[in-house]
Amino acid sequence: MKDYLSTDQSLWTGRVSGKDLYLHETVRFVDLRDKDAYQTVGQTDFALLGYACDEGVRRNGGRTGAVEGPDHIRRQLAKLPNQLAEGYALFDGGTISCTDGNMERAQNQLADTVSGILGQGAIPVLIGGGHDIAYGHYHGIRQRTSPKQNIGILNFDAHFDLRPNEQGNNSGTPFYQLAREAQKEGLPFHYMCLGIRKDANDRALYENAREFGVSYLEAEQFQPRHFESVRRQLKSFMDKVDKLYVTIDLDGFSSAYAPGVSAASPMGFSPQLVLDCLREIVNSGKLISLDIAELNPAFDRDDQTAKLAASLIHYAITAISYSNQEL
Ligand SMILES: N=CN[C@@H](CCC(=O)O)C(=O)O
Ligand SMILES: [Mn+2]
Ligand SMILES: [Mn+2]
Repeated sequence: MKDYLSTDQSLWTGRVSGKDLYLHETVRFVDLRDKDAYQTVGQTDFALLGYACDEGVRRNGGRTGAVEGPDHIRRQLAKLPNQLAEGYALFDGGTISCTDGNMERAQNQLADTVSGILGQGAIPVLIGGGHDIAYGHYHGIRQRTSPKQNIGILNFDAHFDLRPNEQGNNSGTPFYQLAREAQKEGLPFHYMCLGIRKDANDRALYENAREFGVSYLEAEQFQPRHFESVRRQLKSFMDKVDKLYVTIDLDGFSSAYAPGVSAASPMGFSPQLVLDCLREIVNSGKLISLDIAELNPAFDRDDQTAKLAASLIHYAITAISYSNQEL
C-alpha cells in the first residue's frame, strides 16, 4: 500500500507503572498492509488509524498543518490511563499519508483499511487530518455493510461541509460528495450535524442541507441548557438508522478549548456537551466507527487541542468497552 506509514513507536511514551496502567504500556501495534495481521485484531478491539493529510484543507483555502495531527494525538493518548473494560485492547494500525497531493488515492486506501478493520469486528478510530477523512471513512463502512443497512452519519461540526465538488474535492466537500452519490444510487442519505454556525455557513450551504434532507442543530440550539431537546432530536435521528458513524470536527469546539484547527470557532460548543451526546450514542448500541478531524498542531496552544482529541477518544472507547454492545 503506497501511502501507508507504520507508527513511530517512540510516540507512545508516558508515566511507567510497570502494571499496564497506561495506554502506552498496553497499546499493540499492527501493520495493516499485511492482510494476515488483521487477524490479530478482534471483536473487542479498537484500531487507531491515522490520516496524515491536509491536502483537502489546502484546496479549500484553509491553514495547512493537519498532516501532523495524527502523531500529536497519539502522543497525548499514550499518556492516558488504560480504563478499557477487561478483554478490550487498543491497537495502533499506522497511518495513511498523502505526501504527493493525491488525496483521492489516500481516501481510497483509507476506505480499504477501514473495511478490513470492520471485517474483523473491531471498531475503527480514525485520527486526522482534514475533514476529507470522512469521505474515505464512510466508503470503508459502506464496503462492509449491505446497501439495505441505513448508516447514519453524526457530525459534530461548525460547518456542514456540503460544498459542491464540481471544481474538485476538498475538506469542505465530503458530505456533498456522499449525498450526491447516494442520490445517484437511489439510496437514502442520513446525515446530522450538531453545532452549525450561522456565521460560518452561507445560504447556498443551507440550501444544500435542505435539498439533501440534512438534520441539524445550530450552535444556538446545541447548548447544555437545551440538552433535553438535543437529546430528543439526537434520539429521533438515531432511531431512523441501523448503524452510526460519528465524526468529530475539532473546529466545532470553542477556540477556548480547541485553538489548534484551521478554522477556529470563538463561540463554538463545549467538550462536556459532546461527551453527553457521546454517552447517548454509545448507549444506542449502534456506533460502529469513529473519527476526529482537523487537528492542526501548528496553531495549538500547549497541546490543548491534541489533549482534547485524545480525551474524546479515551471517553468513547472506554464507554463502548463497558456498554456490552454487540460489535
Ligand atoms: N472542513 C472545513 N470546512 C470549512 C472550512 C471553513 C473555513 O476555512 O473558513 C468549510 O469549507 O466550510
Ligand atoms: Mn468544521
Ligand atoms: Mn468539518
